[in-house]
Amino acid sequence: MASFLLRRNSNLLARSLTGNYKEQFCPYFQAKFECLGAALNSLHPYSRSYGSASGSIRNEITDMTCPHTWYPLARRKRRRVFLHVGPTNSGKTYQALKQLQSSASGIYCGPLRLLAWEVAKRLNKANVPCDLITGQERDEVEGAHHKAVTVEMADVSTDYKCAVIDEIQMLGCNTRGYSFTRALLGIAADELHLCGDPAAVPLIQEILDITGDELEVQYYERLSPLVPMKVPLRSLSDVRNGDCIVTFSRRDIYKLKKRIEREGKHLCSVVYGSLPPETRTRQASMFNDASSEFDVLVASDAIGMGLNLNISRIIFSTMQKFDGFQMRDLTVPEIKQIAGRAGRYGSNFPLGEVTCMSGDDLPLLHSALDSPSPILERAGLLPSYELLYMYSRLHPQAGFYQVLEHFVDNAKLSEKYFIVNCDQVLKVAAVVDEFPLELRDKYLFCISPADMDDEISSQGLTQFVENYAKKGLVRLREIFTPGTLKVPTTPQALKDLESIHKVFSVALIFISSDTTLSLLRCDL
Ligand SMILES: Nc1ncnc2c1ncn2[C@@H]1O[C@H](COP(=O)(O)OP(=O)(O)OP(=O)(O)O)[C@@H](O)[C@H]1O
Ligand SMILES: [Mg+2]
Repeated sequence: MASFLLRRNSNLLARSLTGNYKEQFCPYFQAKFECLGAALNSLHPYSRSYGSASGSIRNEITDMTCPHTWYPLARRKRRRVFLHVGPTNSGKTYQALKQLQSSASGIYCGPLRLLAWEVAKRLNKANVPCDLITGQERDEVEGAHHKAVTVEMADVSTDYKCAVIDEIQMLGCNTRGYSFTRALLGIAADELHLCGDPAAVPLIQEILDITGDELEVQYYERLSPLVPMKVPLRSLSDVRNGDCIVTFSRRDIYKLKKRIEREGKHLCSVVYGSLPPETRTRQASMFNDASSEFDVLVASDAIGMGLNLNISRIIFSTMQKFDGFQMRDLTVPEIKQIAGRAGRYGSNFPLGEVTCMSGDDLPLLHSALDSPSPILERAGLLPSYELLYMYSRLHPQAGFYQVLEHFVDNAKLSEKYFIVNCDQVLKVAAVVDEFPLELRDKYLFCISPADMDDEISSQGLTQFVENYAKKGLVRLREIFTPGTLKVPTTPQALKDLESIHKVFSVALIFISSDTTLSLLRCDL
Protein backbone atom coordinates (compact mmCIF):
# COMPACT_ATOMS: atom_id res chain seq x y z
CA MET A 1 0.00 0.00 0.00
CA ALA A 2 2.81 2.36 0.83
CA SER A 3 3.84 2.62 -2.79
CA PHE A 4 0.67 4.45 -3.90
CA LEU A 5 1.37 7.75 -5.53
CA LEU A 6 -1.00 10.58 -6.06
CA ARG A 7 0.08 13.09 -8.69
CA ARG A 8 -1.59 16.39 -9.13
CA ASN A 9 -3.30 16.46 -12.52
CA SER A 10 -2.55 12.80 -13.01
CA ASN A 11 -4.57 11.25 -15.80
CA LEU A 12 -6.88 9.48 -13.43
CA LEU A 13 -7.58 12.49 -11.33
CA ALA A 14 -8.08 14.63 -14.39
CA ARG A 15 -10.39 11.98 -15.85
CA SER A 16 -12.41 11.87 -12.70
CA LEU A 17 -12.79 15.62 -12.68
CA THR A 18 -13.56 16.10 -16.33
CA GLY A 19 -15.92 13.13 -16.34
CA ASN A 20 -18.05 14.78 -13.78
CA TYR A 21 -17.47 18.22 -15.21
CA LYS A 22 -19.07 17.08 -18.45
CA GLU A 23 -21.93 15.52 -16.58
CA GLN A 24 -22.76 18.68 -14.71
CA PHE A 25 -22.36 21.20 -17.53
CA CYS A 26 -25.93 20.81 -18.56
CA PRO A 27 -27.98 23.63 -20.04
CA TYR A 28 -29.05 24.58 -16.54
CA PHE A 29 -25.48 25.30 -15.41
CA GLN A 30 -24.47 26.64 -18.81
CA ALA A 31 -27.17 29.29 -18.59
CA LYS A 32 -26.02 30.23 -15.11
CA PHE A 33 -22.40 30.41 -16.25
CA GLU A 34 -23.33 32.73 -19.10
CA CYS A 35 -25.31 34.91 -16.71
CA LEU A 36 -22.40 34.97 -14.28
CA GLY A 37 -19.87 35.80 -17.03
CA ALA A 38 -21.97 38.72 -18.24
CA ALA A 39 -22.43 40.02 -14.72
CA LEU A 40 -18.72 39.79 -13.88
CA ASN A 41 -17.78 41.56 -17.09
CA SER A 42 -20.15 44.37 -16.31
CA LEU A 43 -18.53 44.94 -12.89
CA HIS A 44 -15.59 47.29 -12.47
CA PRO A 45 -12.46 45.09 -12.11
CA TYR A 46 -11.59 46.55 -8.71
CA SER A 47 -15.02 45.92 -7.35
CA ARG A 48 -14.92 42.16 -8.02
CA SER A 49 -14.48 41.32 -4.39
CA TYR A 50 -16.40 39.52 -1.73
CA GLY A 51 -19.74 41.17 -1.05
CA SER A 52 -19.66 43.57 -3.97
CA ALA A 53 -21.03 41.37 -6.73
CA SER A 54 -24.48 41.69 -8.02
CA GLY A 55 -27.09 40.48 -5.53
CA SER A 56 -29.39 39.23 -8.22
CA ILE A 57 -26.69 36.99 -9.72
CA ARG A 58 -25.90 35.65 -6.29
CA ASN A 59 -29.58 34.84 -5.81
CA GLU A 60 -29.62 33.18 -9.19
CA ILE A 61 -26.68 30.91 -8.33
CA THR A 62 -27.94 29.96 -4.89
CA ASP A 63 -31.37 29.09 -6.27
CA MET A 64 -31.72 25.35 -5.64
CA THR A 65 -35.47 25.22 -6.07
CA CYS A 66 -35.39 23.10 -9.23
CA PRO A 67 -32.79 20.36 -8.71
CA HIS A 68 -34.50 18.14 -11.28
CA THR A 69 -33.22 20.49 -14.02
CA TRP A 70 -29.61 19.58 -13.14
CA TYR A 71 -29.94 16.22 -14.90
CA PRO A 72 -30.68 16.73 -18.59
CA LEU A 73 -30.10 13.10 -19.61
CA ALA A 74 -32.76 11.85 -17.19
CA ARG A 75 -35.11 14.70 -18.13
CA ARG A 76 -35.02 13.68 -21.75
CA LYS A 77 -36.80 10.47 -20.74
CA ARG A 78 -40.21 9.80 -19.33
CA ARG A 79 -39.04 7.13 -16.91
CA ARG A 80 -41.33 4.32 -15.80
CA VAL A 81 -40.86 4.37 -12.04
CA PHE A 82 -41.96 1.49 -9.80
CA LEU A 83 -42.00 2.24 -6.09
CA HIS A 84 -41.89 -1.02 -4.08
CA VAL A 85 -42.89 -0.34 -0.48
CA GLY A 86 -43.63 -2.49 2.53
CA PRO A 87 -42.14 -3.84 5.75
CA THR A 88 -38.70 -5.43 5.96
CA ASN A 89 -38.35 -8.92 4.47
CA SER A 90 -41.29 -8.48 2.11
CA GLY A 91 -39.44 -9.13 -1.16
CA LYS A 92 -39.20 -5.52 -2.40
CA THR A 93 -35.55 -5.73 -3.40
CA TYR A 94 -36.02 -9.25 -4.75
CA GLN A 95 -38.71 -8.09 -7.21
CA ALA A 96 -36.69 -5.04 -8.28
CA LEU A 97 -33.58 -7.18 -8.83
CA LYS A 98 -35.56 -9.61 -10.97
CA GLN A 99 -36.27 -6.74 -13.37
CA LEU A 100 -32.66 -5.54 -13.24
CA GLN A 101 -31.36 -9.01 -13.96
CA SER A 102 -33.56 -9.44 -17.03
CA SER A 103 -32.67 -6.03 -18.50
CA ALA A 104 -29.96 -5.51 -21.11
CA SER A 105 -28.14 -2.99 -18.92
CA GLY A 106 -28.61 -1.64 -15.45
CA ILE A 107 -27.38 -0.26 -12.18
CA TYR A 108 -28.17 -1.15 -8.56
CA CYS A 109 -27.59 1.62 -6.01
CA GLY A 110 -27.62 0.64 -2.35
CA PRO A 111 -26.90 2.38 0.93
CA LEU A 112 -24.33 -0.15 2.19
CA ARG A 113 -21.22 -1.58 0.65
CA LEU A 114 -22.31 -5.01 1.90
CA LEU A 115 -25.60 -4.70 0.00
CA ALA A 116 -23.87 -3.71 -3.24
CA TRP A 117 -21.56 -6.68 -2.73
CA GLU A 118 -24.54 -9.02 -2.12
CA VAL A 119 -26.22 -7.83 -5.34
CA ALA A 120 -23.05 -8.09 -7.48
CA LYS A 121 -22.48 -11.60 -6.19
CA ARG A 122 -26.05 -12.61 -6.92
CA LEU A 123 -26.08 -11.22 -10.48
CA ASN A 124 -22.71 -12.76 -11.33
CA LYS A 125 -23.91 -16.10 -9.98
CA ALA A 126 -26.95 -15.81 -12.26
CA ASN A 127 -24.57 -15.31 -15.22
CA VAL A 128 -25.34 -11.60 -15.50
CA PRO A 129 -21.85 -10.04 -15.40
CA CYS A 130 -21.92 -7.24 -12.87
CA ASP A 131 -19.24 -4.76 -11.72
CA LEU A 132 -18.94 -3.84 -8.05
CA ILE A 133 -18.11 -0.17 -7.52
CA THR A 134 -17.89 1.51 -4.14
CA GLY A 135 -15.89 4.42 -2.76
CA GLN A 136 -13.02 2.08 -2.00
CA GLU A 137 -13.07 -0.57 -4.66
CA ARG A 138 -13.73 -1.21 -8.31
CA ASP A 139 -14.20 -4.84 -9.22
CA GLU A 140 -14.79 -4.93 -12.96
CA VAL A 141 -16.12 -8.04 -14.66
CA GLU A 142 -15.48 -8.70 -18.34
CA GLY A 143 -18.46 -7.97 -20.56
CA ALA A 144 -20.51 -6.41 -17.75
CA HIS A 145 -23.44 -4.16 -18.64
CA HIS A 146 -24.59 -4.10 -15.02
CA LYS A 147 -23.15 -2.38 -11.97
CA ALA A 148 -23.83 -2.69 -8.26
CA VAL A 149 -22.72 0.48 -6.50
CA THR A 150 -23.01 2.35 -3.25
CA VAL A 151 -25.40 5.19 -3.96
CA GLU A 152 -22.66 7.83 -3.77
CA MET A 153 -21.13 6.24 -6.88
CA ALA A 154 -24.38 6.30 -8.89
CA ASP A 155 -23.63 7.36 -12.43
CA VAL A 156 -25.98 10.00 -13.85
CA SER A 157 -24.23 10.40 -17.20
CA THR A 158 -24.98 6.96 -18.67
CA ASP A 159 -28.16 5.69 -20.26
CA TYR A 160 -29.50 2.50 -18.62
CA LYS A 161 -32.40 0.22 -19.43
CA CYS A 162 -33.09 -0.42 -15.76
CA ALA A 163 -31.99 1.00 -12.40
CA VAL A 164 -32.73 0.15 -8.78
CA ILE A 165 -32.36 2.52 -5.84
CA ASP A 166 -32.65 0.55 -2.63
CA GLU A 167 -33.73 1.99 0.74
CA ILE A 168 -34.99 5.11 -1.01
CA GLN A 169 -36.35 6.50 2.30
CA MET A 170 -32.70 7.43 2.97
CA LEU A 171 -33.27 10.51 0.80
CA GLY A 172 -34.46 12.08 4.05
CA CYS A 173 -31.18 11.29 5.84
CA ASN A 174 -29.52 14.32 7.35
CA THR A 175 -26.04 13.44 6.08
CA ARG A 176 -26.34 11.09 3.10
CA GLY A 177 -29.77 12.19 1.82
CA TYR A 178 -28.42 14.20 -1.09
CA SER A 179 -26.90 11.16 -2.79
CA PHE A 180 -30.29 9.42 -2.83
CA THR A 181 -31.94 12.59 -4.17
CA ARG A 182 -29.26 12.85 -6.86
CA ALA A 183 -29.81 9.21 -7.87
CA LEU A 184 -33.60 9.62 -7.83
CA LEU A 185 -33.55 12.75 -10.00
CA GLY A 186 -30.51 11.97 -12.09
CA ILE A 187 -30.35 8.32 -13.11
CA ALA A 188 -31.21 8.08 -16.80
CA ALA A 189 -32.99 4.72 -16.93
CA ASP A 190 -36.04 3.70 -18.95
CA GLU A 191 -37.26 1.77 -15.92
CA LEU A 192 -36.46 2.87 -12.38
CA HIS A 193 -37.24 0.69 -9.35
CA LEU A 194 -37.28 2.30 -5.91
CA CYS A 195 -37.48 0.08 -2.83
CA GLY A 196 -38.16 1.23 0.69
CA ASP A 197 -40.41 2.30 3.50
CA PRO A 198 -44.03 3.39 2.81
CA ALA A 199 -43.17 6.63 4.69
CA ALA A 200 -41.43 7.86 1.52
CA VAL A 201 -44.45 7.50 -0.80
CA PRO A 202 -46.00 11.02 -0.61
CA LEU A 203 -42.63 12.80 -1.01
CA ILE A 204 -41.61 10.69 -3.99
CA GLN A 205 -45.01 11.21 -5.58
CA GLU A 206 -44.57 14.98 -5.27
CA ILE A 207 -41.01 14.97 -6.60
CA LEU A 208 -41.84 12.76 -9.58
CA ASP A 209 -44.92 14.81 -10.34
CA ILE A 210 -42.55 17.63 -11.24
CA THR A 211 -40.12 15.52 -13.26
CA GLY A 212 -43.04 14.18 -15.30
CA ASP A 213 -42.04 10.53 -14.83
CA GLU A 214 -44.70 7.83 -14.71
CA LEU A 215 -45.09 6.36 -11.20
CA GLU A 216 -46.66 3.12 -10.01
CA VAL A 217 -46.69 2.24 -6.30
CA GLN A 218 -46.62 -1.45 -5.32
CA TYR A 219 -47.33 -2.48 -1.72
CA TYR A 220 -45.82 -5.62 -0.14
CA GLU A 221 -46.47 -7.78 2.95
CA ARG A 222 -43.89 -9.61 5.09
CA LEU A 223 -42.97 -13.01 3.67
CA SER A 224 -42.23 -14.66 7.00
CA PRO A 225 -43.22 -13.74 10.56
CA LEU A 226 -41.20 -11.60 12.96
CA VAL A 227 -42.08 -12.27 16.58
CA PRO A 228 -41.21 -9.75 19.31
CA MET A 229 -40.50 -11.81 22.45
CA LYS A 230 -42.21 -11.04 25.75
CA VAL A 231 -39.13 -11.81 27.84
CA PRO A 232 -35.59 -10.44 27.62
CA LEU A 233 -32.53 -12.61 27.17
CA ARG A 234 -31.78 -13.70 30.73
CA SER A 235 -28.06 -14.34 30.33
CA LEU A 236 -25.41 -14.62 27.67
CA SER A 237 -25.33 -18.36 28.35
CA ASP A 238 -28.77 -18.42 26.65
CA VAL A 239 -27.30 -17.18 23.37
CA ARG A 240 -27.81 -19.74 20.64
CA ASN A 241 -26.82 -20.52 17.08
CA GLY A 242 -28.08 -17.82 14.65
CA ASP A 243 -28.36 -15.05 17.26
CA CYS A 244 -27.24 -11.52 16.46
CA ILE A 245 -26.50 -9.25 19.42
CA VAL A 246 -26.77 -5.58 18.51
CA THR A 247 -24.77 -2.86 20.20
CA PHE A 248 -23.29 0.39 18.98
CA SER A 249 -19.75 0.92 20.28
CA ARG A 250 -16.67 -0.98 19.19
CA ARG A 251 -15.73 -1.47 22.85
CA ASP A 252 -19.09 -3.13 23.64
CA ILE A 253 -18.97 -5.26 20.49
CA TYR A 254 -15.63 -6.80 21.47
CA LYS A 255 -16.63 -7.07 25.13
CA LEU A 256 -19.76 -9.04 24.18
CA LYS A 257 -17.84 -11.22 21.73
CA LYS A 258 -15.33 -12.08 24.46
CA ARG A 259 -18.02 -12.84 27.06
CA ILE A 260 -20.01 -15.06 24.68
CA GLU A 261 -16.92 -16.94 23.51
CA ARG A 262 -15.81 -17.41 27.13
CA GLU A 263 -18.96 -19.52 27.68
CA GLY A 264 -17.29 -21.98 25.30
CA LYS A 265 -20.36 -22.75 23.11
CA HIS A 266 -20.03 -20.24 20.26
CA LEU A 267 -17.63 -18.25 18.12
CA CYS A 268 -18.71 -14.74 17.11
CA SER A 269 -18.28 -12.77 13.88
CA VAL A 270 -18.29 -8.99 14.28
CA VAL A 271 -19.63 -6.32 11.91
CA TYR A 272 -19.45 -2.58 12.59
CA GLY A 273 -19.04 0.60 10.58
CA SER A 274 -15.37 1.46 11.04
CA LEU A 275 -14.21 -2.07 10.28
CA PRO A 276 -12.67 -1.99 6.78
CA PRO A 277 -15.23 -3.13 4.19
CA GLU A 278 -13.34 -6.26 3.10
CA THR A 279 -13.15 -7.37 6.71
CA ARG A 280 -16.85 -6.69 7.20
CA THR A 281 -17.65 -8.81 4.16
CA ARG A 282 -15.45 -11.64 5.42
CA GLN A 283 -17.01 -11.56 8.88
CA ALA A 284 -20.56 -11.56 7.45
CA SER A 285 -19.70 -14.43 5.08
CA MET A 286 -18.26 -16.50 7.92
CA PHE A 287 -21.44 -16.02 9.93
CA ASN A 288 -23.67 -16.80 6.92
CA ASP A 289 -21.76 -19.98 6.10
CA ALA A 290 -23.55 -22.80 7.94
CA SER A 291 -20.40 -24.94 7.85
CA SER A 292 -18.23 -22.33 9.62
CA GLU A 293 -17.80 -22.35 13.39
CA PHE A 294 -18.80 -18.68 13.63
CA ASP A 295 -22.48 -19.13 14.45
CA VAL A 296 -23.21 -15.93 16.40
CA LEU A 297 -22.96 -12.35 15.18
CA VAL A 298 -22.21 -9.28 17.28
CA ALA A 299 -22.95 -6.19 15.21
CA SER A 300 -23.79 -2.52 15.17
CA ASP A 301 -26.46 -0.97 12.93
CA ALA A 302 -24.02 -1.53 10.04
CA ILE A 303 -26.19 -4.62 9.42
CA GLY A 304 -29.37 -2.56 9.70
CA MET A 305 -30.52 -2.16 6.12
CA GLY A 306 -31.68 -4.60 3.50
CA LEU A 307 -29.12 -7.33 4.22
CA ASN A 308 -30.00 -11.00 4.04
CA LEU A 309 -28.03 -12.72 6.80
CA ASN A 310 -28.78 -16.07 8.43
CA ILE A 311 -30.10 -14.49 11.63
CA SER A 312 -32.65 -16.30 13.73
CA ARG A 313 -32.97 -13.80 16.57
CA ILE A 314 -32.01 -10.16 16.99
CA ILE A 315 -31.10 -9.25 20.59
CA PHE A 316 -30.75 -5.54 21.32
CA SER A 317 -28.09 -5.14 23.99
CA THR A 318 -29.10 -1.47 24.20
CA MET A 319 -31.82 0.69 22.67
CA GLN A 320 -29.65 3.81 22.75
CA LYS A 321 -26.86 5.00 20.52
CA PHE A 322 -24.49 7.95 20.37
CA ASP A 323 -25.36 9.95 17.26
CA GLY A 324 -22.24 12.12 17.16
CA PHE A 325 -23.73 14.67 19.55
CA GLN A 326 -25.57 12.81 22.28
CA MET A 327 -26.90 9.47 23.48
CA ARG A 328 -30.44 9.01 22.18
CA ASP A 329 -33.09 6.31 21.90
CA LEU A 330 -33.16 4.42 18.62
CA THR A 331 -35.84 5.76 16.27
CA VAL A 332 -38.81 3.70 15.07
CA PRO A 333 -37.32 3.18 11.57
CA GLU A 334 -33.94 2.16 13.05
CA ILE A 335 -35.53 -0.41 15.38
CA LYS A 336 -37.68 -1.84 12.58
CA GLN A 337 -34.77 -2.04 10.16
CA ILE A 338 -32.46 -3.80 12.62
CA ALA A 339 -35.18 -6.16 13.93
CA GLY A 340 -36.10 -6.94 10.31
CA ARG A 341 -32.80 -8.80 9.82
CA ALA A 342 -34.18 -11.80 11.77
CA GLY A 343 -35.87 -14.70 10.02
CA ARG A 344 -35.25 -13.69 6.42
CA TYR A 345 -37.38 -15.54 3.89
CA GLY A 346 -35.37 -18.36 2.32
CA SER A 347 -32.73 -18.30 5.08
CA ASN A 348 -31.98 -21.13 7.53
CA PHE A 349 -34.49 -19.55 9.94
CA PRO A 350 -38.03 -19.20 8.57
CA LEU A 351 -39.27 -17.49 11.75
CA GLY A 352 -37.57 -14.39 13.15
CA GLU A 353 -37.52 -13.40 16.80
CA VAL A 354 -36.49 -10.16 18.43
CA THR A 355 -35.81 -9.24 22.04
CA CYS A 356 -33.57 -7.14 24.33
CA MET A 357 -30.98 -7.86 27.00
CA SER A 358 -32.84 -5.64 29.48
CA GLY A 359 -36.53 -6.08 30.31
CA ASP A 360 -36.78 -2.27 30.65
CA ASP A 361 -36.20 -1.94 26.89
CA LEU A 362 -39.02 -4.28 25.84
CA PRO A 363 -41.84 -1.64 25.83
CA LEU A 364 -39.87 0.57 23.39
CA LEU A 365 -39.12 -2.44 21.18
CA HIS A 366 -42.76 -3.57 21.07
CA SER A 367 -44.20 -0.10 20.47
CA ALA A 368 -41.67 0.65 17.69
CA LEU A 369 -42.48 -2.58 15.86
CA ASP A 370 -46.20 -1.66 16.03
CA SER A 371 -45.74 1.92 14.76
CA PRO A 372 -45.49 3.21 11.21
CA SER A 373 -42.38 5.24 10.38
CA PRO A 374 -43.00 9.01 10.34
CA ILE A 375 -43.92 10.31 6.87
CA LEU A 376 -40.92 11.89 5.11
CA GLU A 377 -41.35 15.59 4.42
CA ARG A 378 -38.18 16.60 2.60
CA ALA A 379 -35.28 15.23 0.54
CA GLY A 380 -31.61 16.14 1.07
CA LEU A 381 -29.51 18.28 -1.30
CA LEU A 382 -25.92 19.52 -1.34
CA PRO A 383 -24.61 22.31 -3.61
CA SER A 384 -22.65 20.77 -6.47
CA TYR A 385 -19.08 21.71 -7.34
CA GLU A 386 -20.33 23.78 -10.27
CA LEU A 387 -22.64 25.89 -8.11
CA LEU A 388 -19.90 26.45 -5.54
CA TYR A 389 -17.44 27.30 -8.30
CA MET A 390 -19.80 29.95 -9.69
CA TYR A 391 -20.41 31.30 -6.23
CA SER A 392 -16.66 31.49 -5.57
CA ARG A 393 -16.22 33.54 -8.76
CA LEU A 394 -18.43 36.16 -7.16
CA HIS A 395 -16.30 36.06 -4.00
CA PRO A 396 -12.73 35.62 -5.19
CA GLN A 397 -11.20 36.52 -1.83
CA ALA A 398 -13.19 33.96 0.11
CA GLY A 399 -11.82 30.54 1.06
CA PHE A 400 -13.74 27.36 0.40
CA TYR A 401 -15.07 27.33 3.96
CA GLN A 402 -16.59 30.80 3.53
CA VAL A 403 -17.94 29.99 0.08
CA LEU A 404 -19.71 26.87 1.29
CA GLU A 405 -20.99 28.44 4.50
CA HIS A 406 -22.34 31.51 2.69
CA PHE A 407 -23.83 29.45 -0.09
CA VAL A 408 -25.69 27.25 2.39
CA ASP A 409 -26.90 30.31 4.34
CA ASN A 410 -28.19 31.96 1.18
CA ALA A 411 -29.52 28.91 -0.63
CA LYS A 412 -33.11 29.09 -1.77
CA LEU A 413 -34.93 25.78 -1.56
CA SER A 414 -38.40 24.53 -2.33
CA GLU A 415 -40.33 23.13 0.62
CA LYS A 416 -39.64 19.55 -0.50
CA TYR A 417 -35.86 19.86 0.00
CA PHE A 418 -33.29 20.61 2.69
CA ILE A 419 -29.51 21.00 2.65
CA VAL A 420 -27.81 18.11 4.43
CA ASN A 421 -25.56 18.66 7.42
CA CYS A 422 -22.25 20.09 6.16
CA ASP A 423 -20.32 20.04 9.47
CA GLN A 424 -17.80 17.39 8.37
CA VAL A 425 -17.30 19.06 4.98
CA LEU A 426 -16.70 22.40 6.70
CA LYS A 427 -14.12 20.82 9.02
CA VAL A 428 -12.14 19.61 6.01
CA ALA A 429 -12.66 22.98 4.28
CA ALA A 430 -10.99 24.71 7.24
CA VAL A 431 -7.94 22.48 6.74
CA VAL A 432 -7.67 22.75 2.94
CA ASP A 433 -8.07 26.54 3.04
CA GLU A 434 -4.67 26.68 4.75
CA PHE A 435 -3.00 25.50 1.56
CA PRO A 436 -2.72 26.99 -1.94
CA LEU A 437 -5.03 24.65 -3.84
CA GLU A 438 -7.53 25.10 -6.62
CA LEU A 439 -11.18 25.05 -5.68
CA ARG A 440 -11.82 21.71 -7.34
CA ASP A 441 -8.97 20.07 -5.42
CA LYS A 442 -10.40 21.52 -2.22
CA TYR A 443 -13.86 20.24 -3.09
CA LEU A 444 -12.47 16.79 -3.78
CA PHE A 445 -10.77 16.65 -0.40
CA CYS A 446 -13.93 17.91 1.28
CA ILE A 447 -16.11 15.13 -0.06
CA SER A 448 -13.55 12.39 0.63
CA PRO A 449 -14.41 10.03 3.50
CA ALA A 450 -11.91 11.57 5.94
CA ASP A 451 -13.21 11.38 9.48
CA MET A 452 -12.29 14.71 11.04
CA ASP A 453 -13.47 13.61 14.48
CA ASP A 454 -10.83 10.88 14.46
CA GLU A 455 -7.39 12.20 15.38
CA ILE A 456 -5.31 9.88 13.21
CA SER A 457 -7.62 10.19 10.22
CA SER A 458 -7.68 13.99 10.45
CA GLN A 459 -3.89 14.23 10.91
CA GLY A 460 -3.40 11.88 7.96
CA LEU A 461 -5.63 14.02 5.78
CA THR A 462 -3.84 17.23 6.78
CA GLN A 463 -0.47 15.75 5.91
CA PHE A 464 -1.88 14.38 2.68
CA VAL A 465 -3.22 17.81 1.66
CA GLU A 466 0.04 19.52 2.64
CA ASN A 467 2.20 17.17 0.55
CA TYR A 468 -0.20 17.44 -2.35
CA ALA A 469 -0.20 21.26 -2.24
CA LYS A 470 3.62 21.42 -1.98
CA LYS A 471 4.68 18.86 -4.55
CA GLY A 472 1.57 17.88 -6.48
CA LEU A 473 2.52 14.36 -5.48
CA VAL A 474 1.80 12.29 -2.41
CA ARG A 475 3.88 9.26 -1.52
CA LEU A 476 2.06 7.30 1.11
CA ARG A 477 5.41 6.18 2.52
CA GLU A 478 5.91 9.83 3.53
CA ILE A 479 2.76 9.61 5.60
CA PHE A 480 3.22 6.12 7.02
CA THR A 481 6.52 4.36 7.41
CA PRO A 482 6.28 1.01 5.61
CA GLY A 483 6.63 -1.97 7.88
CA THR A 484 5.30 -0.22 10.97
CA LEU A 485 1.77 -1.57 10.66
CA LYS A 486 1.32 -4.61 12.87
CA VAL A 487 -1.46 -7.00 13.83
CA PRO A 488 -3.13 -5.16 16.72
CA THR A 489 -2.96 -6.72 20.16
CA THR A 490 -4.85 -4.09 22.16
CA PRO A 491 -8.21 -2.35 21.59
CA GLN A 492 -6.41 0.98 21.09
CA ALA A 493 -4.06 -0.54 18.49
CA LEU A 494 -7.09 -1.94 16.65
CA LYS A 495 -8.80 1.45 16.67
CA ASP A 496 -5.61 3.10 15.40
CA LEU A 497 -5.36 0.58 12.58
CA GLU A 498 -8.96 1.28 11.56
CA SER A 499 -8.16 5.02 11.51
CA ILE A 500 -5.10 4.44 9.33
CA HIS A 501 -7.28 2.43 6.99
CA LYS A 502 -9.54 5.48 6.63
CA VAL A 503 -6.57 7.56 5.43
CA PHE A 504 -5.69 4.90 2.86
CA SER A 505 -9.34 5.01 1.74
CA VAL A 506 -8.98 8.72 1.00
CA ALA A 507 -5.90 7.92 -1.09
CA LEU A 508 -7.76 5.20 -2.97
CA ILE A 509 -10.54 7.60 -3.87
CA PHE A 510 -8.04 9.99 -5.42
CA ILE A 511 -6.30 7.23 -7.28
CA SER A 512 -9.05 4.97 -8.52
CA SER A 513 -12.31 6.82 -8.88
CA ASP A 514 -13.88 7.93 -12.13
CA THR A 515 -16.76 9.68 -10.52
CA THR A 516 -14.89 11.28 -7.69
CA LEU A 517 -16.87 14.47 -7.62
CA SER A 518 -20.06 12.63 -7.00
CA LEU A 519 -18.67 10.75 -4.02
CA LEU A 520 -20.20 11.30 -0.67
CA ARG A 521 -18.18 11.33 2.49
CA CYS A 522 -19.34 8.05 3.99
CA ASP A 523 -19.27 4.76 2.23
CA LEU A 524 -20.80 2.38 4.74
N1 LIG B 1 -40.59 -14.55 -4.56
C1 LIG B 1 -39.49 -14.95 -3.91
N2 LIG B 1 -38.96 -16.16 -4.13
C2 LIG B 1 -37.84 -16.57 -3.49
N3 LIG B 1 -37.18 -15.81 -2.59
C3 LIG B 1 -37.67 -14.60 -2.33
C4 LIG B 1 -38.86 -14.10 -2.96
N4 LIG B 1 -39.09 -12.86 -2.50
C5 LIG B 1 -38.10 -12.61 -1.62
N5 LIG B 1 -37.24 -13.62 -1.52
C6 LIG B 1 -36.07 -13.71 -0.63
O1 LIG B 1 -36.48 -13.24 0.64
C7 LIG B 1 -35.46 -12.47 1.26
C8 LIG B 1 -36.01 -11.09 1.59
O2 LIG B 1 -36.35 -10.43 0.39
P1 LIG B 1 -35.87 -8.94 0.12
O3 LIG B 1 -34.46 -8.77 0.47
O4 LIG B 1 -36.30 -8.60 -1.25
O5 LIG B 1 -36.79 -8.17 1.19
P2 LIG B 1 -36.99 -6.60 1.36
O6 LIG B 1 -38.46 -6.34 1.38
O7 LIG B 1 -36.19 -5.88 0.37
O8 LIG B 1 -36.42 -6.40 2.83
P3 LIG B 1 -35.68 -5.11 3.47
O9 LIG B 1 -36.74 -4.08 3.69
O10 LIG B 1 -35.12 -5.63 4.73
O11 LIG B 1 -34.68 -4.67 2.50
C9 LIG B 1 -34.31 -12.44 0.28
O12 LIG B 1 -33.35 -13.41 0.62
C10 LIG B 1 -34.96 -12.78 -1.05
O13 LIG B 1 -34.05 -13.39 -1.93
MG1 LIG C 1 -34.49 -4.67 0.54
